[in-house]
Amino acid sequence: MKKITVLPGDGIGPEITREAVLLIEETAEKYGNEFTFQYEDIGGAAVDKHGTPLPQHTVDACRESDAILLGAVGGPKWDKEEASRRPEAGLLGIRKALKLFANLRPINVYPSLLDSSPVRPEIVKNADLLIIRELTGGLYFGTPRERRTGKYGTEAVDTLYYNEAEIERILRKAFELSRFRSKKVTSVDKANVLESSRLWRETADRLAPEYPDVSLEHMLVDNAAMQLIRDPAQFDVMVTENMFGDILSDEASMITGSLGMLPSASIGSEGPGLYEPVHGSAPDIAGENKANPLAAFSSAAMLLKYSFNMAGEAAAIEKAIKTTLDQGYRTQDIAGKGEKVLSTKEMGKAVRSFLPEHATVKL
Ligand SMILES: NC(=O)C1=CN([C@@H]2O[C@H](COP(=O)(O)OP(=O)(O)OC[C@H]3O[C@@H](n4cnc5c(N)ncnc54)[C@H](O)[C@@H]3O)[C@@H](O)[C@H]2O)C=CC1
Ligand SMILES: CC(C)CC(=O)C(=O)O
Ligand SMILES: [Mg+2]
Repeated sequence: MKKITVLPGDGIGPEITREAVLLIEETAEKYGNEFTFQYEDIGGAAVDKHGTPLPQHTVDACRESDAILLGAVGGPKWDKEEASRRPEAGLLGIRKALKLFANLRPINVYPSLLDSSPVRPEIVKNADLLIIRELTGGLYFGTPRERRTGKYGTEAVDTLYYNEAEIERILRKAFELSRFRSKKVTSVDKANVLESSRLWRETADRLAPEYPDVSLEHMLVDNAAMQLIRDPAQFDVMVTENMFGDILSDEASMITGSLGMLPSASIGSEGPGLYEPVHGSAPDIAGENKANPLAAFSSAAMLLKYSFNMAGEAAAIEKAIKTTLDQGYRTQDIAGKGEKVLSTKEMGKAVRSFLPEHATVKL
């Protein structure tokens, strides 16, 4: 039996993971699979219960599972905690502990949501890209990373560090995955300013001849931020370092209509993958049964596909999401003027009801 560790986390995390688990259970019943779910604490919830955002028990449970489903962490309640006790440290910690260096963030546009995007429909309609974000290096992990007293009083330092091996493995992942898509890789950096970006660019150029069927282009991150809105359809695979990928993917979510639509898969070379929406804990709507659960649902689909090789079941979930949207069901973040707004739970129920009878890979 496949074991899934569920880390609901904080804010809307528990609300959306609850619906995602119900959806996975429904696919299990419908298509004849068996899963067990083990719940563990992470983030602010873990700080409150155990005094740390990432208890050892949570790490052990994740290591012993076949896949991990995470909600989100963080919230104003813990914003004054010292760095090591912040909820976000729990998320960074589990990514590092499981060596999940590649974060895949697909940007899929559902035709019935073309009008939900703040970008014009004719610009977003052909967009279909995969952002590959390096996840265990860069500014979020480099040391020193601290507050200290210096010559000018209090100062703070973060370090943007990458070694060649870290850059090479994420770039190889991008080249390899692009072979399942349009064989075009855009590597995003800030090589006009940053030394780490120059190493990144040189590494990409060194590897490119090993992938002669894939075209490689370089783009500076400030331009990339603009091009994503001007003409998102020009991109296929975009690969970039940790912080650039974090920021660009939230921006890219607007192509789909809402941050509540974007799923992600975090994978390493071995061991379980971790699947989570791109969004955070949304404290402004937490506890109100308002959150869009679709990012969590697509993350669940990625879990079934990548960790359990269940491409048919994953396609069934994606098809159910599409049908739900085609039928006009909307949560508040994607609803147009006058459209009926569903709660998180109602949206979950609708998607479950539209699961096709048979799980096949054809969408
Ligand atoms: N992976 C994670 O666990 C992440 C955690 N965070 C944490 O989340 C907390 C809040 O951060 P914010 O900057 O507000 O980012 P956020 O992503 O939580 O929310 C940004 C905006 O998007 C909306 N939103 C997000 N997800 C939604 C959904 N599923 N349905 C409808 N609307 C949705 C929110 O209501 C809010 O207006 C912070 O503590 C932050 O550190 C932020 C990003 C990622
Ligand atoms: C909360 C941060 C640790 C990460 C983040 O914003 C993300 O992974 O998208
Ligand atoms: Mg983010």
